[in-house]
Amino acid sequence: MAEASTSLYTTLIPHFSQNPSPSRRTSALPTARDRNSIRCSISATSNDSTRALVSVSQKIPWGCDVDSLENASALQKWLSESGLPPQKMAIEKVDIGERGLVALKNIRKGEKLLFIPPSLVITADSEWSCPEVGEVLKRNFVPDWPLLATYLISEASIMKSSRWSNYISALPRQPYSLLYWTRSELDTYLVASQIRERAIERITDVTGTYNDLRLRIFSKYPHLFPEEVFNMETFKWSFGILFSRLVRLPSMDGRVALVPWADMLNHNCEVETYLDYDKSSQGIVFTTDQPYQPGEQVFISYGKKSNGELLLSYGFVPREGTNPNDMVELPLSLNKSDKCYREKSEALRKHGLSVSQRFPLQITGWPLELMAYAYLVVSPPSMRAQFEEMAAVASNKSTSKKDIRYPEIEEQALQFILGSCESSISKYNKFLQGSGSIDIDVASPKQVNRKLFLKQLAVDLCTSERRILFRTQYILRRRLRDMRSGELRALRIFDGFRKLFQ
Ligand SMILES: C[S@@+](CC[C@H](N)C(=O)[O-])C[C@H]1O[C@@H](n2cnc3c(N)ncnc32)[C@H](O)[C@@H]1O
Repeated sequence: MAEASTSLYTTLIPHFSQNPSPSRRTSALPTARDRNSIRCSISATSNDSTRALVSVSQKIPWGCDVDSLENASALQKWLSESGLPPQKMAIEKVDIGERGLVALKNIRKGEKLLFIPPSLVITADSEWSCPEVGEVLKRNFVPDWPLLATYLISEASIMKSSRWSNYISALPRQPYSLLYWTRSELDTYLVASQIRERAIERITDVTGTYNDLRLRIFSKYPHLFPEEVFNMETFKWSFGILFSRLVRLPSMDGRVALVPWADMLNHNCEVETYLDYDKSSQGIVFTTDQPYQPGEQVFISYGKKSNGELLLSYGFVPREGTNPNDMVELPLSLNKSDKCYREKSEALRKHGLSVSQRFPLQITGWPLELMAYAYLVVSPPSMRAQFEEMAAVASNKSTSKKDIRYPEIEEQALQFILGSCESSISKYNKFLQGSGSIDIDVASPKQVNRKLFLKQLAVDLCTSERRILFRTQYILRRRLRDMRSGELRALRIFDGFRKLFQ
């Protein structure tokens, strides 16, 4: 799933481009099936439709429970019959990730696995069972993400008539995704984390994308896009599937794809290998970076993502301290009462920054950009000649030196970062201390379980993010103490010399 969610930020856009995507080829992948027998258009009142209707309030009628193996053997059988070579792994229930791929034989480090042929992969070029539906979207230059989301719904809704029915039946009916969190759940559970804002943005993007499609395309072709099938509920499902399973294949010009079977692999933060197209074997592969014994779960990497990003796209939080790419964002702002507020904000604007910025903190430290921003915030009017340089370094677009130092204001800059860090910590403390008393007062036991599950995810996320803030606080305090004791020592030495010459 490497870089799967990176593709979101670049391709999921609520307002579609008027130009055709340059990377999209027009030819469709060859398939053996004859599609003429499938009825594609239905009227909303049709009784004998081949489509599975799903009203907005209904549950998705396709897919399976997230931990179910019920359709896994049918998927395996269909894939083998369709050209998937014999595998050294099988789908099983696992401790991490509910279902996953488990080694059947000894697997060596450096071994290539999978070899999934392109004919078994879903891309923006895949053939539609209802060609008219695909043609309308392509005529309107719908980008890859919304196109694939519509494709999935279109194929899922015709059930057994779709070439992908065995694959779709094995997909989770409700993927773990922040798209399913209500606004009040986000506000309650993610109140301390910056991921809350990212989740709201993402939900807004998905809702905007669906509304845009509905307004511009679906409403004009109601016989092809009946609302009973193409609605917000089904789009939430399909986008949830894309966020958690779509991969970007570097060796296929970065094209995005759903890769049945490979998408049963779970993520491990300590593994670095990822899925890609292998030109020599002409299939999707990955190369193991550790050996596996029979019965062990095999993992790949979904990319160098923080715990928050993993929760956002994949709906899980790794165990505390196991993710070397974990990160938390620290918000910093210019002080409104600063005498140089206008000049500083102008310098920031010039370099593409705003008066409030967020900077990533990791357990190993913070970026030079953050320090430059802090210098700018605390610098006095006498340093106005340096505002430009500070803003340039803070923006990461500076071509000149990056590691700027202003010893005269270093202590204030560190103290400013520490203040912001401590105010973030207190937000996390408040949430974590109060999380025991969050009201889980709901009628059905299923709802209670859901709320407890969301709360646990939020507690895990906030604990890991606070851990990074604690570490930053420790380093800042130690530096400040060293600086102050260094200054004190220098003062004493200076005092000693003064007395000597008196
Ligand atoms: C590409 S799918 C992997 C297959 C999935 N386990 C399944 O049964 O369909 C990604 C989903 O697997 C689960 N997952 C993957 N890695 C995980 C991990 N390290 N811990 C917990 N869940 C994980 C999450 O639910 C995620 O949304």
